[in-house]
Amino acid sequence: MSGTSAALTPPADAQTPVRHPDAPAPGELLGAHYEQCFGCGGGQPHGLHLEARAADGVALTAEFTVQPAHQGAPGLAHGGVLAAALDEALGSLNWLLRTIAVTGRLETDFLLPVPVGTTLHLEAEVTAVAGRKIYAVATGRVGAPDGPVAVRADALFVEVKVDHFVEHGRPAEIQAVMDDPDQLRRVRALEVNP
Ligand SMILES: CCCCCCCC/C=C\CCCCCCCC(=O)SCCNC(=O)CCNC(=O)[C@H](O)C(C)(C)COP(=O)(O)OP(=O)(O)OC[C@H]1O[C@@H](n2cnc3c(N)ncnc32)[C@H](O)[C@@H]1OP(=O)(O)O
Repeated sequence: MSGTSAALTPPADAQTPVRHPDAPAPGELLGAHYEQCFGCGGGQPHGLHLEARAADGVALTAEFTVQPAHQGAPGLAHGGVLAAALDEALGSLNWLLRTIAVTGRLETDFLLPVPVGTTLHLEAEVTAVAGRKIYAVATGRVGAPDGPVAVRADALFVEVKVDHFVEHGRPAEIQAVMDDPDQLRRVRALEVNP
């Protein structure tokens, strides 16, 4: 059973997404937006370490390999972890729009169980933009880029300013980012006018 709620259907006046002229070239590794991110950061031992690459258009591919720390049932990936992988792949589309956006809504279909050790091959694409609202879809295939679809998601991301994080994030982590030129450079690469 699958379907998309009305909240994820773009309005009639939605625009076709536009790849930012300074977006990473197709095939380029996008890198982590934050070292401590559970989805893409290298600094989280049990994180997903998702690696995303720009594709053509406003789309990307990404991979993550299910680790023992990601189990729900014995030997199988936790559904929330798989949703996190889809969320992270969708969030990485920010690099191609050069916009900072956060997940407003994420609807996930779990179609196949995903064993530990499996590499999930993800694809994510922006389908429409309406003001601050960014509509996107993602799929995760098991074993190979053309393997069977195990998970898929429809999502709405909402554009925010850097202030969103400064206002809501715990001060210690925000300050650590502000003190780290490398982290600030990553934020600037995401947003044209930070
Ligand atoms: C110097 C230090 C700097 C640090 C900088 C760090 C940079 C980091 C870089 C990159 C980060 C990327 C991270 C990616 C990680 C993967 C993605 C995630 O997991 S993100 C985390 C999970 N998501 C949240 O935590 C959002 C929590 N929610 C909110 O903050 C708000 O609800 C927010 C921003 C989503 C919307 O709040 P509003 O007050 O700004 O805007 P309103 O007016 O409510 O919504 C705007 C439009 O969107 C629709 N909308 C909002 N939420 C919706 C929903 N759930 N379903 C349907 N529509 C929704 C509304 O109906 C409205 O539409 P109409 O303009 O009226 O047509």
